[in-house]
Amino acid sequence: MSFNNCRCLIQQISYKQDRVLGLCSRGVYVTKKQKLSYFQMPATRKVFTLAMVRKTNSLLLGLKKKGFGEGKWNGFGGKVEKDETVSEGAVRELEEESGLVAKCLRKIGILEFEFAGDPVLLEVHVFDVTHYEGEPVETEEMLPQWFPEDGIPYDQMWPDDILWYPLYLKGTKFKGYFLYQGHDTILEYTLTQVEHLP
Ligand SMILES: Nc1[nH]c(=O)nc2c1ncn2[C@H]1C[C@H](O)[C@@H](COP(=O)(O)OP(=O)(O)OP(=O)(O)O)O1
Repeated sequence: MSFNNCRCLIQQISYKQDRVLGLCSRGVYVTKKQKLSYFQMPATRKVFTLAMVRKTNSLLLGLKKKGFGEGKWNGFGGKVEKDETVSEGAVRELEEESGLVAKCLRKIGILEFEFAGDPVLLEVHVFDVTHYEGEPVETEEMLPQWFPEDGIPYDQMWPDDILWYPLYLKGTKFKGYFLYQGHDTILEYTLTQVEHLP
């Protein structure tokens, strides 16, 4: 049995008799006594960037060669370091993973990801990059390739991508939350268009 904090307890908890135990959708058990403190305890949050590079009717994706999301086509990004802003992290990660130097970044979305049974919440800041210098090069982490906007390989990507890419491609800002079971199944999600992003 694991004891952990979970943000979805309010909807998901169910009790067996008095002193037992709820199982939330992330597979986290709690006792009734612990419920309140869990509500007050946020999951550990890690901030990531995701730079989406595009030119007329085409989108640059990278095939992740190792690590988290290996084997999937994705935008370029990674963890924001302690000594940098989110935008600085986005520029650094894009250059490390593709060789491109972003000249202009526009934040277009914020996505949160949770994985059932894992207390870490990923906060991913998504940027649109239309001005950059350099040519895409294969790096240790990524193999870049241009795709036409009507030929995006969604079946080899994170399952959430097919949901929010259409908003991104038409220039609409968005916020989303996705709860995953493993890396291939979305248990629940919300996705909303927004006027402004922080
Ligand atoms: N469900 C999801 N859908 C999506 O489109 N992108 C996701 C995603 N979950 C994570 N990402 C992105 C965010 C980020 O750009 C990337 C994961 O970053 P990485 O693990 O590659 O970070 P780092 O390169 O900093 O890690 P290390 O090199 O292992 O320290 O995948």
